[in-house]
Amino acid sequence: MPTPLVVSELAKTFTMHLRDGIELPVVEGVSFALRAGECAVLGGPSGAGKSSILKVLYGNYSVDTGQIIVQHQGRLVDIAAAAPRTVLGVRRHTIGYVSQFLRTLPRLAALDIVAEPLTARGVAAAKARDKAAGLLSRLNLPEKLWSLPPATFSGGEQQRVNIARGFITDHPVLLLDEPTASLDAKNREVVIALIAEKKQGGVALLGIFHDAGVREAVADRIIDVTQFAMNRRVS
Ligand SMILES: Nc1ncnc2c1ncn2[C@@H]1O[C@H](COP(=O)(O)OP(=O)(O)OP(=O)(O)O)[C@@H](O)[C@H]1O
Repeated sequence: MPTPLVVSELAKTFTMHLRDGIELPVVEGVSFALRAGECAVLGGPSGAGKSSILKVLYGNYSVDTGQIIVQHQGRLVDIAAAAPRTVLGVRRHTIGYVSQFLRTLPRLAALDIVAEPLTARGVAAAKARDKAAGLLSRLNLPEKLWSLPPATFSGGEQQRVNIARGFITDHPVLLLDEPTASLDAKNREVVIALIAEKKQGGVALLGIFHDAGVREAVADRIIDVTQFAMNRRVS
């Protein structure tokens, strides 16, 4: 099976345009590959650059140098150099991302928010909603909430909607930015099981987990970001 994601010699500097263009180098020389069916975890202290790396891989941030090569619909795409339209295609079909917080359109019902990534890929609405209902029920979201917009949900309820939305598709690469941060023990176990199923299905996962128990349960290996962190070197 081809390697789904190869990151090579990536460097990222933030430029603070509102602060006289001050430059904040965050990481450099970031190189690793993700294999199908593994869950690699980004490790290292706060501020080392873990979230920045995930966001760069998802095409949220530009890079200074380096390549992010992904197997996308039978061809190789370099996300670091791809046009925005290509990045959107990669997000729809190849790289999924579960952020810590739910950001979505207001007034949409939770069930539809979860089903939307599938309908966007052409799955029939009824089938997508069935799968969404299955995930929400596994994640113990009370059924009476499914028809409501999540704006007023608790932090943990919103996060479960977010997780269901991120896990509903079969993207071959899945990025997880602290998906269990606001969850109770029972739902953390559900997420651990969902991650194990993704691995079994050949998905390549890359995550950040501050919870040591979750990290130990899901990680096949730790990629220590300290080795790439620029702020560690200059301080
Ligand atoms: N959008 C941004 N603009 C400017 N600086 C940023 C931006 N995002 C992150 N940084 C800086 O980059 C550095 C790395 O931040 P990042 O969030 O990637 O670290 P992290 O390892 O994920 O930390 P944590 O474990 O605390 O979440 C920090 O010094 C942070 O201030």
